[in-house]
Amino acid sequence: MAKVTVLGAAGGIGQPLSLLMKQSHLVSHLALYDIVNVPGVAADLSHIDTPALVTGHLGPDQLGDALKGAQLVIIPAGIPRKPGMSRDELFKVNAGIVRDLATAAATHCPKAFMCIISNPVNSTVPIVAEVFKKHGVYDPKRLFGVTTLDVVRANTFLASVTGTTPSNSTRVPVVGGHAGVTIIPLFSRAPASLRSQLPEQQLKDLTHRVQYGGDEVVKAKDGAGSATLSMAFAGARFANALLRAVVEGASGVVEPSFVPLEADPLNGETVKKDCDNLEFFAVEVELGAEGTRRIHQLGELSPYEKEMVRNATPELHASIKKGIEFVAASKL
Ligand SMILES: NC(=O)C1=CN([C@@H]2O[C@H](COP(=O)(O)OP(=O)(O)OC[C@H]3O[C@@H](n4cnc5c(N)ncnc54)[C@H](O)[C@@H]3O)[C@@H](O)[C@H]2O)C=CC1
Ligand SMILES: O=C([O-])CC(=O)C(=O)O
Repeated sequence: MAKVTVLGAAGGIGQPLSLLMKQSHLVSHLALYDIVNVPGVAADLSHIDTPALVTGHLGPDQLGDALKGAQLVIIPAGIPRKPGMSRDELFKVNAGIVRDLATAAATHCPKAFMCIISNPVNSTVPIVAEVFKKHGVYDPKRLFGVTTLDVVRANTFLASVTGTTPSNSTRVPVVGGHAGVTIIPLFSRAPASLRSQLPEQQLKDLTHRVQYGGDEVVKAKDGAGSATLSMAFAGARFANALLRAVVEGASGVVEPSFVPLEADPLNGETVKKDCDNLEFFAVEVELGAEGTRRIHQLGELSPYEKEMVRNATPELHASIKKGIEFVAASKL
């Protein structure tokens, strides 16, 4: 069992994610940190009769205690979008939040597996990498941008157009990044029986819906934030998969994630060749006791999917560079 720390635990994602992690039999201690409201969230969750001990930690003075001994750190701290905003517009607030939380993690739990939810993921993950590098504790196998929601959406939307029951076993891989055109669902990998039901226009519509699924929720919430409940579900799915691999030694656990491609030098190099030499890319990742065990190659892509990869790389290069430069310009 593991100590899991949630940073931003009182938020729209943080609360339901903490509830789901409290139900995990792989968690011995759930440490909840936020700058507001977290004592109440912790008191509430602590009454649930599952094994995990729940502790609440409020404000920077208590951040160290939240992180000490953590094996897994999940970060949903930061502001969400309002209608009309891009994820990149969150950078000016969230980059500093993620940098400071990563600094604390590099200091108090340098070997923890880091799962980053805060947007823009395409920049916040490179920020965490650079902070850990500056502290001399970087292990690319232990850093993950959580893109599971894109896969959850791809599976759900595919089921809705094919009139089937949604199931994680259909496993449509989603590669690239986590913003608009950088989200690349590979419907060519869907089971043949479903794929054959997708005429070209429907495939394009479905792809667009996955790429802009986040906007659909932002619009429906009408100023009250972005996806929280489906994100909590996706975040817990990813965290539990990682815990199964790390704590239980389960093999063959594969999840999507936006990761540093150097985490698997062999297959990472092959992916890099396919994506214009990007340092980070969302791929299917086989998880193991040390984190990333193996990155799945992109394999054979359809011409439409190849075009999507080409269209995604300029934005990904810019977002990654922005995160790296932000840390370089920060006094740490
Ligand atoms: N990776 C993904 O697929 C998704 C990412 N997101 C992102 O997750 C983030 C959080 O979204 P919500 O939970 O809806 O926002 P929210 O505003 O409801 O919650 C954010 C929480 O972070 C806390 N916080 C702010 N600064 C902090 C700091 N320095 N230390 C610790 N906690 C701090 C706030 O007090 C608040 O409780 C946003 O950036 C959003 O864009 C949202 C959905 C999907
Ligand atoms: O759309 C947003 O801002 C939140 C998010 O990342 C998602 O729902 O995929």
